[in-house]
Amino acid sequence: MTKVTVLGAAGGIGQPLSLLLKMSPYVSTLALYDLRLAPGVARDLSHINTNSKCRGYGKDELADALKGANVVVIPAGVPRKPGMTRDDLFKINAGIVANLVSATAKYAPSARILVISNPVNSTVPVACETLKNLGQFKPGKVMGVTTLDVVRAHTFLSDALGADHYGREAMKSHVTVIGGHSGTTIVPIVTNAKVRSKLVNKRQYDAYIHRVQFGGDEVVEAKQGAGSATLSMALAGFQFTNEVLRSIHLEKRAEPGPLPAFIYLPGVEGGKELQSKLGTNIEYFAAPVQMLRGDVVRVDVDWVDGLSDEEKKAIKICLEELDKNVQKGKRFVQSKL
Ligand SMILES: NC(=O)C1=CN([C@@H]2O[C@H](COP(=O)(O)OP(=O)(O)OC[C@H]3O[C@@H](n4cnc5c(N)ncnc54)[C@H](O)[C@@H]3O)[C@@H](O)[C@H]2O)C=CC1
Ligand SMILES: O=C([O-])CC(=O)C(=O)O
Repeated sequence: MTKVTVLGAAGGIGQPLSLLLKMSPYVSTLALYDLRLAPGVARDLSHINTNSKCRGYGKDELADALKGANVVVIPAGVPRKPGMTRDDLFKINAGIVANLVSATAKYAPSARILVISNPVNSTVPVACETLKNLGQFKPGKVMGVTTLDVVRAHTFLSDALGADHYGREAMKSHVTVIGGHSGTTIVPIVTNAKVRSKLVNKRQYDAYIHRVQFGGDEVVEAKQGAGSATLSMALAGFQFTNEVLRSIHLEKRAEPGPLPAFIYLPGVEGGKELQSKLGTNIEYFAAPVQMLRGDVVRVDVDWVDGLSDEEKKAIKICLEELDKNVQKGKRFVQSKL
């Protein structure tokens, strides 16, 4: 029996993500919580004839939504409008994430917590530091969801190379994304040197990297003030959540290569080695992770050895910005003490 709770379930991401989760064979109970509309969304989904039971919870029913949850996914919070950075969302979303994570610690203390709310580079430190203060921090159970960067990296690489010859499916084993989840902190790593050489000149390579780093802006601009990526994010959020669920059910990943997650490095095996290989003491970072029973148990470090000079340079730029984002999240929690 596996219960998944979505916090922010009636939003632009929450609704399609909940639909996809209703289709997952790994879910037996799907609990949808939001400040508005969650019971309606849940009633709608509950008519779908898959095995899971779906129930909605209103504003004052957070405890019931969380009780017994094995996985809690958090897309609650405000999205960007044109002209805004993800960091501009911090003021509102940091408080939302801190409150929802505190409630999760109380009512579902062994749940894995998957943070989608932006800015992920700061909201994950907010989540972890909040749990530390409560004496309830289990590092392998808190994951920032950066899968949309991976989805974009595959799609845009395929676009850049010509999908006819280099199919989208094949891209899954050739590129991953590490670092953080905003602008230059997003660092695509083309792990296959042969594929990297197909990006014929520096201009084409730079254009590809830039498109992955600023892919979110493309959607924000195109939606003209009505929000940011929701449908592609729901797919990405589902892919990551289903990976956690697959691991809980002791099933192996079906796709090539492990997915990255934005995690607290010192808390997992390989974390300190990764810090040392990258020459940094940054505590929070996204990299491919290994899971066991739904918890992150190890972060991959092998990819560091094959980095190109351009990728090393991009990581240096990433770390400078990421450190500021991480410190901001930590300061927010410390200032509440
Ligand atoms: N990690 C990633 O790759 C991505 C993250 N995002 C982020 O996801 C978040 C949500 O985006 P959308 O779904 O488009 O926004 P939305 O505004 O459509 O939905 C957010 C939902 O959260 C709910 N909510 C707000 N405060 C809440 C609280 N305290 N408890 C429960 N529910 C609450 C709202 O009522 C709303 O239904 C944003 O912060 C956005 O920036 C968006 C795309 C990609
Ligand atoms: O761009 C945004 O604000 C939403 C997001 O994180 C993304 O689409 O990657």
